[in-house]
Amino acid sequence: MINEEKENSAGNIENGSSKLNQDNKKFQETINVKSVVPKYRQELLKWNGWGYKDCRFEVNAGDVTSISLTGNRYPIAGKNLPHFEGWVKNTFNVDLVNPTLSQALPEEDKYPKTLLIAEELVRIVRLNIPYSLRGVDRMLRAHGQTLHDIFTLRNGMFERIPDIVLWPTCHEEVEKIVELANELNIAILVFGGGTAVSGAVECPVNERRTIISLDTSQMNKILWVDEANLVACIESGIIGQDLERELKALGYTTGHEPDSYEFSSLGGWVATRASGMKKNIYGNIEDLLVHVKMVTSKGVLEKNCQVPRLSCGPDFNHIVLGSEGSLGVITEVILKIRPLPKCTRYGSIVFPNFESGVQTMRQVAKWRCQPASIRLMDNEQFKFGMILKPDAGLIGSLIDILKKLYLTKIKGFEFDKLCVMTLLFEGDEKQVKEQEKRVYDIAGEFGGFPAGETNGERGYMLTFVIAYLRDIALEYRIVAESFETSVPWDRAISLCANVKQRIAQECRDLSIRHFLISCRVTQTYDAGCVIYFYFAFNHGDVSDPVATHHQIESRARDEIIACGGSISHHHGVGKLRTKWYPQTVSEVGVSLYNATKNELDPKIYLRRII
Ligand SMILES: Cc1cc2nc3c(=O)[nH]c(=O)nc-3n(C[C@H](O)[C@H](O)[C@H](O)COP(=O)(O)OP(=O)(O)OC[C@H]3O[C@@H](n4cnc5c(N)ncnc54)[C@H](O)[C@@H]3O)c2cc1C
Repeated sequence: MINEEKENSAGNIENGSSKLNQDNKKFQETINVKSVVPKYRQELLKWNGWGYKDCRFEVNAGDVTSISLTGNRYPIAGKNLPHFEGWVKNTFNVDLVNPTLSQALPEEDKYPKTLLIAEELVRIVRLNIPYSLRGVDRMLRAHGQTLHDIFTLRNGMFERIPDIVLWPTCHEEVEKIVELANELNIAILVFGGGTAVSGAVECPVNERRTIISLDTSQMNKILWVDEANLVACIESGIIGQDLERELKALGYTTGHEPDSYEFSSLGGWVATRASGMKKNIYGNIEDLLVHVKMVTSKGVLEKNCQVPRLSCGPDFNHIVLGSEGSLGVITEVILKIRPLPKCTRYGSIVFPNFESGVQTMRQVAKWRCQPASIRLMDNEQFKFGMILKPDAGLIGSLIDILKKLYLTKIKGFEFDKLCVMTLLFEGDEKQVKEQEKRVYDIAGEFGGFPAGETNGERGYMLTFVIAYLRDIALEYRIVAESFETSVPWDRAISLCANVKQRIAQECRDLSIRHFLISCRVTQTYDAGCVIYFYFAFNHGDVSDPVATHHQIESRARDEIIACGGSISHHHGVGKLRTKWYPQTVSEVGVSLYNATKNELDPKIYLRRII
């Protein structure tokens, strides 16, 4: 036998051969996934806001004005939230009366006309790929979820929207679209789940060429699951909740859970270098990604092997990761999968102040004992979480009062300073117990003490619900947006304080009196952490509230960078943050990016970062 090669009964060469034997792997067949989100998204999702149409906060006028979440998709749905009104009044000086409602969905003749010319349409139709020229379908793919996007949908119209929407169903159809676009000088914007908060999918106003919106949603099969190597090959248009549901039925998970995972797509995650809340166990998208196929104007970029690591650089996976649709269309991804955890448990810890919470996180990261997720809310967010508590009844209210008394009178915590950490543990029972012990012990050293499983679970549930609040805020003249950054540990606390101060100063300068700036630490690493800010204000008489919000956020980003923070940890650059791209990657970095762009996409069909 030469080179240790031996033939098996099926005639395949097992070892030392270039022919890969896959008989010993257990492959699941292709799964045709029926997505929760239909092809015409507006049938299920809001056309002018976040999430499901049947889920929205509404005001219930009565003896006590309260709000509640409609529908039955989230645990707090249908429950009265009686503390909301008082908090809104205190924080924003807003009464929940006389809402400013959104305009109705525009009639077909109100959308910008398509620039598609007859010859282009004929050629596109010949591709035999489903398409739409309807204004509503084009408009719904002209935006993501920024404040600017949603404000425009509610009150006006985008100046430029795609001229046609195409729904390819596989890699080969994407190749055909890109080839045709190349030939006819047509621009392509790739649309995944449309949850971007970076302006990435907006059409450049001055683009006079025809723009195709390439919607990946119908390209959502799980092509195979390889149980021997714990990887799965998946088409890029699949959305998170569909992927996790299908894998769960087989006993697996990717463990990738960004807060948008109900609606965001695999291709979008790769294109934006997304981060999931359970990254401590499963890794960020770049850690999960084993192999990726991207269709470029020059052909398909992919590696011709599927190995766990390769000493052959530069690593072209990292050309694809974070490319934000500017270099090509991601069509298929091989991701790592893991068996479902045997035990999942939530937890929470109360700290006397933000600093002690951050110190705890730092120690937890130092000793690498992070549970699947660990997050720290500042005092403003803690209070905000409280006002989202349903009516607890007499007994419940009494218990809440006793808890507050215990914290303030016995523990000596100041109600206006205390902070809460939420925790999510995963593993087997023994591992979870060990993790709990280590984390609670460390927290104890910094004055924190456990505050129960229910508070922890509620914290994670609220993450999904909070996204719905901006829509009701807009009805009452409050503009709101979140932004995030990553920062070394030793600068984390000062960055939070300085950004808050800077925003307060900017608001004062602009005579904005009623605003909220709040933050939480959402991820930990060996060398630093991630800070996520919420900033909202009552725009009262401000003539252009979106531009004003953008201006203040932009100054906050300058402050972040001055404090050693980054342009973005996971939201990406998009069009909103291009200003800081050169200083982030250096002049040489910009020219390297541009050279790559010119090489892979010489006629600049897809958008560019800078
Ligand atoms: C409420 C909310 C919570 C969020 N939470 C998180 C979070 O926890 N973690 C996180 O990382 N992000 C988060 N985000 C941001 C957003 O969800 C992510 O950036 C996500 O990865 C975008 O995926 P998508 O499918 O929606 O992409 P889209 O919005 O459709 O597109 C985003 C960018 O990716 C490009 N793109 C999409 N698909 C492809 C493809 N197949 N090939 C090439 N380019 C493509 C687009 O052209 C665009 O540039 C959140 C957003 C919201 C609104």
